[in-house]
Parts: sequence; C-alpha cells; structure tokens
Amino acid sequence: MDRLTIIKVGGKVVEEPESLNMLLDQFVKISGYKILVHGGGRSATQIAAKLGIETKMVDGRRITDNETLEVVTMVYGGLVNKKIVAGLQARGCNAIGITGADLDLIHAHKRPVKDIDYGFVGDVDDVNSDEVRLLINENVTPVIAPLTHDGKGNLLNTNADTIASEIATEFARYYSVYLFYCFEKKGVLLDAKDEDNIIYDLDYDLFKKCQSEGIIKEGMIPKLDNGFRAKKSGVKEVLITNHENISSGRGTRLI
Ligand SMILES: Nc1ncnc2c1ncn2[C@@H]1O[C@H](COP(=O)(O)OP(=O)(O)O)[C@@H](O)[C@H]1O
Ligand SMILES: CC(=O)N[C@@H](CCC(=O)OP(=O)(O)O)C(=O)O
Repeated sequence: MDRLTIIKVGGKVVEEPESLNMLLDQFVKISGYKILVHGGGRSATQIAAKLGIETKMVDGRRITDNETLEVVTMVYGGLVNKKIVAGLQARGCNAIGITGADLDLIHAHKRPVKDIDYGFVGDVDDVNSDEVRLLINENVTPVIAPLTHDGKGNLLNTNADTIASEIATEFARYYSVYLFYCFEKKGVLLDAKDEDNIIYDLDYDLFKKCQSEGIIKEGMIPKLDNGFRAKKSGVKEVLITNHENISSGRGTRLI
C-alpha cells in the first residue's frame, strides 16, 4: 500500500504566522501522499469576541448556537483554510481546501441533547473517501476544515482531532496511514513544567494511569482517545509532536 501522511494542526500553531509557516515548510517536504487537517478554535474565539459573541466551551467542545455556527463556518471553512491553502501554493504544493460537506466527505448528526445542549456540534457517522482519493492520486493535497454536514443541508462543527482520526481510519483501508497530531509542545509531557520531559512511547494503560494522576489532562485527553482509536482501527503510526519535529519523527508515539 502507498504511504499517506495525515497531519493535524491546531491551537496556537495555526494562529501564529511564524509557527504556521514553520509547519508548512516541513509539511511540503513530506514525501508521498498527504492530507492536512486543521483546527482553529482559538481564531474562532477571537473573531467571535470581536463580533460581540461570547464563547462557551464544555469538556473542550464549543457550544455552537446559530451565530457561533456562522462564525466557525467563516473562520474554519474560509479564513484559516484558505490561508493554509495559499501558504501551500506558495511552496509549490497543489492544495485544495475543503470541509466535510465538500465532495460529501464527512456525514455527521447533531449531537443529541443529554445534560448539555451543544447546539450544532456534529458526531461523525461516516467518511466517504471516494472522490478525495481520486484527488490524492492526482497529487492534489486536501486541506480539511473541521466542519461536517448532516445530508439535510446543515453544516455542523466537529472537533478537528476527531476529524483527523476518522479520516485516518477510513483512509487506512487504502493506504499505509501515518497520523501526526501537531501542537505547541514537543509531545505528551510527564511534567507540564519541563518541556523536555517527553513520554516517547505511550501505551493505553500508561495513558489512563497518567490521566488518573492528573499528568495528562484537558485537551490532551480527547486527543489521545482519538489517537488510540485510530491506532486500534488500522492506522500504522500515531505520533503526538510539534511543528518543528515532523521530519525527525521525535515526539510521543502511541504503542
Ligand atoms: N501531559 C501533557 N502533555 C502535554 N500537554 C498536555 C498534557 N496534559 C494536558 N496538556 C494540554 O493539552 C493541550 C493540547 O490539547 P488541545 O489544546 O486540545 O490541542 P490543540 O492545540 O490541538 O487544540 C496542551 O496545550 C496542554 O496544555
Ligand atoms: C465541536 C468543537 O469544539 N469544534 C472545535 C473545532 C476546531 C478545533 O478543533 O480547533 P483546535 O484543533 O484548534 O482546537 C471548536 O470549535 O473549537
């Protein structure tokens, strides 16, 4: 099977031009087929604030009312996505920016209301890779924004780490998939205050132990849940790393 590298980039890295440029420099050097999945939660929060819209997050997920859905559609599907595409074109990489609605890529349903009403947040039902695979095989690089659709005309907001693991799992049926989660730290840390104290090999039991001891917390928990799910579903390698270490492969490897 051909190799396909999927890079997920989010948080601070997409927000700051310097780190985004560094990531794109590394991304274009990756050989073989590739996909870039991006987040942009911090940019959405900033633009919402400028528009006088308050942001509410529960367990790392954005409560997405009508107004917020408009903001995230503009920010993820427009601003962030097209900035990345232009950056890749400038580096000679022929990219196409899409959401989960384009080419019918990702079907989702609105998260059912239990204790919390998340609004227009989508839980993924299935990924249809047929058309995107045609593009990839023509050496076009998809840049995927964290928006999905319900097939009834509604866009939904879906966490970018989840999009990356769902895409990786589907594409693992056709390619040898390497999934990299890039964020601002060098990997999963044993000590939040020591940036170099990286857990190089992380298995599920150690993850749960570190979680129970409060060493792994916040956004890292859903990131790792997504990563382990992808690993279990046939993705060859899952690495949690930063934008500077993509080529060296240093960081936390899920085993
Ligand atoms: N043990 C840990 N090692 C590294 N980061 C951790 C750890 N525990 C919690 N975190 C937090 O997880 C965050 C990454 O999750 P998140 O903010 O969702 O990522 P993203 O940058 O992709 O949006 C880091 O910014 C960090 O503050
Ligand atoms: C439902 C939900 O929470 N969606 C996320 C999608 C963006 C994202 O995941 O961005 P990062 O990777 O930069 O965190 C949000 O709106 O924040």
